Amino acid sequence: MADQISNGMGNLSLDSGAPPPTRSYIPPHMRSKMAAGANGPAPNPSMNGPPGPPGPPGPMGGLNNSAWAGNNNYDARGGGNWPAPGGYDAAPPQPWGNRQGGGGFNRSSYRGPNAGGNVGGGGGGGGGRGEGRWVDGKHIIGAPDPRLERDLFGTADDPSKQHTGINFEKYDDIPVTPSGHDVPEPVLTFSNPPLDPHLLSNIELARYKIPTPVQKYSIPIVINGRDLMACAQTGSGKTGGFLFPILHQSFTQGPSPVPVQGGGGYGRQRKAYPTALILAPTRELVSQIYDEARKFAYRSWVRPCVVYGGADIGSQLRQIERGCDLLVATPGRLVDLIERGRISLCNIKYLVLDEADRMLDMGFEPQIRRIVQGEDMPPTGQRQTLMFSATFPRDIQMLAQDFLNDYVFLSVGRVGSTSENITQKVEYVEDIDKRSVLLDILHTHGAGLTLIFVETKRMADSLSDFLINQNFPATSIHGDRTQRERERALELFRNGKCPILVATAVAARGLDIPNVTHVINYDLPTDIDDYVHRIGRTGRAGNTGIATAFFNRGNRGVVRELIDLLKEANQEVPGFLETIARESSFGGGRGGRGGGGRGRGRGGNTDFRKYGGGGGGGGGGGFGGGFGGPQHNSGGGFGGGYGGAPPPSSGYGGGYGGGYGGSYGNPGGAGGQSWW
Ligand SMILES: Nc1ncnc2c1ncn2[C@@H]1O[C@H](COP(=O)(O)OP(=O)(O)OP(=O)(O)O)[C@@H](O)[C@H]1O
Repeated sequence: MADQISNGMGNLSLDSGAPPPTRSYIPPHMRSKMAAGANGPAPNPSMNGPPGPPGPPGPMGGLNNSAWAGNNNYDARGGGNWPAPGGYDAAPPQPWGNRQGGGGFNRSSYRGPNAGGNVGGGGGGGGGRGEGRWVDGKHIIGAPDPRLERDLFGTADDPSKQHTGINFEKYDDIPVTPSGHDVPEPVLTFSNPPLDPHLLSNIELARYKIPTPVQKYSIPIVINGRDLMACAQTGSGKTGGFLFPILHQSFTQGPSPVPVQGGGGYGRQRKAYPTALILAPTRELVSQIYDEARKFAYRSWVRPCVVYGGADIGSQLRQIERGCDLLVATPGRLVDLIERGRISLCNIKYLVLDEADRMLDMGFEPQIRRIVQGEDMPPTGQRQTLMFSATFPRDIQMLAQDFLNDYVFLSVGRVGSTSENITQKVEYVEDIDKRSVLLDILHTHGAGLTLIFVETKRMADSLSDFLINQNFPATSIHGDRTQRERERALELFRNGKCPILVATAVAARGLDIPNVTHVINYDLPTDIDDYVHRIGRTGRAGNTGIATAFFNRGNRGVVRELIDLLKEANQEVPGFLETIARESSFGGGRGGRGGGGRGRGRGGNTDFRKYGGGGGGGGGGGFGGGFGGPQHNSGGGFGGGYGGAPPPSSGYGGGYGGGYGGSYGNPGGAGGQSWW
């Protein structure tokens, strides 16, 4: 798959016809130089210098000409002179997000899930600093731990924490459309009632003043026992949207009893019985959710826990043994732990699929079905299932029904739209000119972090090497890098020591990195929903940001959806997009690389129950048929022209043509390969 896509990118056949204007201010001599460079061999991408001692945190931003350009001593490969103080070699090899340490767990606080006493009496340990307990039906709040508190919540001016931006209050103007019967009224403030006072004190420590729209609705919906499918703009607080009501319920109701049949396993083979399970597609995202869970569970009886592939399973097992009430996991590693008999899902009361559309797409669906339907998790109706994403194509909504019971659908903002906090620019750039245009942008860029998306791992390496050779402090993240390399790259990016990160889709979803001011789609994805998530790495929590996309005729598979998206978000639509859209409709369109879009269809991301079951049809000439009617239950699996009766007003994407559409490759679950 990787090769296919990679080749596809290198050999896009461009139609003849009058080319739309390229950026004329790039000197021709520079262009040819860059173009030649573009095809050269990639330097060795090894970035694994030995970890140095912790250095002082680098300044945020620092992206200006004087800091970057002309630093000829800079040599990342040799571990040399990065421009930022406390440079590359001195970068602290901190684990991301202080995951395992930070005082969150300690031996003395072990509260074995089989201690039994934590339900209705006896207490089962706990009570270390920063940790509470549940004793005799009462929530005993743990003692404050100032160090841990600072670790978790930062200080008011801490640049490593996301602060709300000037447009945060404008979230209140975003229309929210709930559907389903008897939708509970939203809450307007963080207050008691309905929220648990201890949760409120943690929310206050996080400096959250008012709930975001998705939180206003999700809190009462979940507290009232309903299932939820929530579609809300990137960066608008969906994580709190599921954590707050789950933790509220946990703080007021206490732990569930450990089942008798599962009660064995004293000694070393302890099995954990979490009550909340949060599944997310990438290691980085589960780590981030875990960090958020630790914040809001601070001083409570709830022990959050995180497991993901690519990391030492031994330390994860030890962590589970120390208490695992709220488990955040990638599907592959969770399956592994279930198989080892170390986790039982029979106590699950809350199941969350974050980035739910990704979790239910072709790559993850089998694992999710196995976890949710093939193990001991209580069935729908006996657990609450919550799904969150910024995008919810209707084909995935139909699939999702299997996991939901009488759910409320929540649509926050315009239909599947991007945030207006993000200024979107689309530039016509031929493949051969991309490097040159990128350099031009980077040279003129101001302060802040720049995230550059490419389609393949190979491209991520070669582009970051190229930038490094041009003296730009860049690094990369993709699925072929080790977990340690990925964590390190993100840390360097987050703390501003490497303010340019070249990433594959592995960084597209969910990541909440403060001060990302610019997202560049060097390669546009073949699925417009992926574009929505990628650009959503900027313009978060009411902050503003810029997203630039390089577009050429090789991207015409997404042209119509891109135009719609830009219009929805009140963005400028360049004339060449309209021209290419017209060309595509006359010429039948080619559906783009890898089979075009997902059949998102008009009205995708709204509650499909309102519009009937039709999915995106095969319009636009994508390969293969559209994903139509509700037969997903019968056929099982996708690919090969998934038929169904296309509705008359179906969408324009090409559906799941011929199996894997470009952007839906194998996400690489347990040991699997992926192209991102
Ligand atoms: N009520 C709130 N008040 C202030 N800040 C908030 C609030 N809720 C969330 N935030 C902050 O907003 C940022 C974005 O939140 P979050 O990561 O949950 O967004 P998201 O909707 O899940 O985004 P994505 O779609 O990219 O996953 C985070 O830094 C979070 O701390």
